[in-house]
Amino acid sequence: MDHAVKICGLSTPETLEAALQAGADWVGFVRFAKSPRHVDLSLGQRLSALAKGRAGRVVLLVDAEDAAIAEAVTALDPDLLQLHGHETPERVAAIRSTFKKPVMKAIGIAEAGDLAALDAYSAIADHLLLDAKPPKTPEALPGGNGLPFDWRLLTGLDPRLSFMLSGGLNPGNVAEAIRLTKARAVDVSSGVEVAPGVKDSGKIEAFIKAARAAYAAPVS
Ligand SMILES: O=C(O)c1ccccc1N[C@@H]1O[C@H](COP(=O)(O)O)[C@@H](O)[C@H]1O
Repeated sequence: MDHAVKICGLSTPETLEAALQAGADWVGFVRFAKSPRHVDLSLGQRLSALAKGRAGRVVLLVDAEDAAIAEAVTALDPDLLQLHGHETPERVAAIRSTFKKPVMKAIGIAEAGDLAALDAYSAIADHLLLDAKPPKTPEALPGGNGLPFDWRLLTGLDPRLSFMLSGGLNPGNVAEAIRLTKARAVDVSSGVEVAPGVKDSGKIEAFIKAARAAYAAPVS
């Protein structure tokens, strides 16, 4: 995951191709019906096949039952499962063992106390994703809300802890986010869109370019 860039919520061949051409390390496909980025199995399968061998393919799931995970795994053949709901450490372990796929667990951060969850998940999940905790409004999604959290909360973390950062990142703030948090990897969805669920190829390219430049810069 070192210096990796993930573009999530891709739902057209054109924007997927833009992400791949710009050098995305990971591309994400959302399997969550309430999201404007949700892809049905047939579209997900097509997009995932286009990305095979060119970037890691991530399927994002939210509190999914085994049957829903099974159909997504069969159709999309992902390289990584992103669990973005309230999955307990036991559930994460069970999904990992049942589906024989690496798992990235999203942990919502809003205050220092939320970092306690890192201990419980770091021994079980293959990767950790630190995302903004969703606002407590009825329309908020479990993620993909385009809202950042206070990155200063992460400055005391053990520098050996590897995590992917998300939540409100965009081409204009990703360099500062990397510099401040020392995140080994970054993930974006809303920040490369022109409307919810509508990705923009230019913004995708700009995001990847900005993240690459930040990772190439000397550490301060
Ligand atoms: O993108 C979605 O629609 C989504 C739905 C449900 C859970 C997570 C979702 N996306 C993930 O949320 C974070 C932050 O996204 P944003 O850049 O703030 O829009 C990111 O990890 C996405 O993968």
